[in-house]
Amino acid sequence: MPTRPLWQTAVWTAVGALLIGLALFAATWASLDAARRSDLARARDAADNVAHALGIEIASELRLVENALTSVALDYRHQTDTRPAAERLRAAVAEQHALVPFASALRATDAAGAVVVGLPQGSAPVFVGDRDYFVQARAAPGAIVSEPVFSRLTQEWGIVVALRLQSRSGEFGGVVYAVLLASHFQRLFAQMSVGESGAISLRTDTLALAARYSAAEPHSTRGLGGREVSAELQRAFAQRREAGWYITPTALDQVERITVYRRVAGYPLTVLVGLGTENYLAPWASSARRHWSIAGATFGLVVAVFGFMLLQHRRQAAITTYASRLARQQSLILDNDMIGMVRAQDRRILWANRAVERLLGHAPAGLTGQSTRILYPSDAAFEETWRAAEPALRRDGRFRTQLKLATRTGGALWVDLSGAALNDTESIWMIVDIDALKHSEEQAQHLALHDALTGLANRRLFEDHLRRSAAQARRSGQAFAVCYMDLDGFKPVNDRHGHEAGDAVLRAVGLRLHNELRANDTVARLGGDEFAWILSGVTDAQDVRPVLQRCMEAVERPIALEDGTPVTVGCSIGVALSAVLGTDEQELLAAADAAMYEAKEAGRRRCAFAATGMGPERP
Ligand SMILES: Nc1nc2c(ncn2[C@@H]2O[C@H](COP(=O)(O)OP(=O)(O)OP(=O)(O)O)[C@@H](O)[C@H]2O)c(=O)[nH]1
Repeated sequence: MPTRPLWQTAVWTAVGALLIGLALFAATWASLDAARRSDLARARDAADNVAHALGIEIASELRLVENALTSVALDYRHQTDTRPAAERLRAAVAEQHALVPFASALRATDAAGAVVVGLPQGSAPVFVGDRDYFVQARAAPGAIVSEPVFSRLTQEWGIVVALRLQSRSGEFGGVVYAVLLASHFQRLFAQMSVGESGAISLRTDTLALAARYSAAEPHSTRGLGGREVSAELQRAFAQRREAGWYITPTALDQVERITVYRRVAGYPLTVLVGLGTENYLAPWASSARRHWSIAGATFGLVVAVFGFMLLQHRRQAAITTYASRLARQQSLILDNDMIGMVRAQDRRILWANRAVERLLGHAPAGLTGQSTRILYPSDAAFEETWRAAEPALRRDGRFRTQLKLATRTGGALWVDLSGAALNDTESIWMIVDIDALKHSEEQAQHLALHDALTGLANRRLFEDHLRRSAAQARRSGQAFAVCYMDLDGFKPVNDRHGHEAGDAVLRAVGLRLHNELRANDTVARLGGDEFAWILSGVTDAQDVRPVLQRCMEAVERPIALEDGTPVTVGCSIGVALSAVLGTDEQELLAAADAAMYEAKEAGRRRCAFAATGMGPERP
């Protein structure tokens, strides 16, 4: 299956993580926005309730004040008793002031503006004829509410409600007015619950600040009489004069508030109630922080999971690449033409490569399903190999040996066979052709132990066999004889016919001795024209004589040289019997050699038995 390139997976992973992140953040934002809206709506409702309640309260107070002023004015107009006018006015003002105790003062002036009633005892004369409210009240038929004024008497800010006094004939007689101090409204506002950063203010229609309370500065008089307002307030007032709301930092203290305003019904005053957004939205803000943290953590988790998946994919891709490279290498190795490979299960061939065909002649397809016995030259070799291989495979997981396998045509091939266990039943076998190596090894070994000229055993091999015969004789008591032979008249052949001819004679003698003796009698050429052999199972001269006779006759038969010229040589033989001399091989060989010289001395072409007391003889 073609795998997608890593960079593509990385891009898709990043896009996926980004989309999930966007969805997550959008959902969080939407949910928080809805929560914020609902919190704001609740804040607005709460502020509106306060504004509404205060509006009613202030309107009712103003109405009470207006009633009090009207009562004084009516009394002044109708003059219902006979008391002097000044006294009656004083009594009326005092009576009405008692009904509006929240007004700091209730006073009356004469037509010129001099306060004539309501001043504290002993106070200096007060003149208000220059005040706007006096001028307005004189001109207006009903009560008027003043802009904020700073009292010359009490040194405090407040508003004044004033009403014209006129006689029955309509003549202007002065003004009766009540002073409502800013501190009075401040106390009223302080009773409302607006939170730590809330504020309540009262403004006239010209936006002048008549009273203000803020929870942070409960007794502050800052801004009173001024018209410093936020742009938001101006915009809201311009759009909806009676009631409305807005959110903005308050001009006076720069605290952001949600402010709801309501006009006091029937009066040129507006109550503004502001709740600090920070304060009011605190639970929302902490919930928002929590939500954003959760969303951030979730997104982090998503990125981590995607990153992990990408890493896994990268690892997987690396493994796949490595595996396919390995598979390619493996198939190249398996498909080679040099090393035979066979996979087997329970000694049955599952698969073989092309090299097996080259080495052993079996087509790979023909081997599948066959017993591995087919590769061995015999049942014995098959079983013997398995007996050695099976425990080694189980123990070490591998096995190696050198042996001859059978070719399809019945031949044999030396191989280096190594097997490795794949599991309990399966194994893989490698077959390396070492046939040539083995043959050259055998050849080298043969050369080391045989005489190059005659092909007979050399002195080394002879002495080895002699040692074995002696050991066996010591073990089993089986007697043997060592025969030492030297050619007679060989030198003249060399001298007369040349060295080549001498070689031919030596080869012929070797062959004849080989033919006359039994296969296990070990004939050797010890050097020059000296030969020796071991006769096993012989005890005395009697046993040896017929053999010696045969050998002597064979050697003495004429030998035809290459050009057909016949040459003749003889031989002298010395014999040492183990039954006579014991089983020390060195002693036996030396004794046979010495006996051979005895025979030579005695005239050649005869044999001599060492240490027997018998003289050399012609057998
Ligand atoms: N052609 C040939 N001659 C060899 C070889 N090895 C030794 N000789 C020769 O064989 C001869 C052996 O000498 P002798 O043993 O005196 O020969 P002989 O004539 O049989 O004399 P006796 O042994 O005393 O009877 C020497 O001339 C050697 O040079 C060989 O491998 N090939």
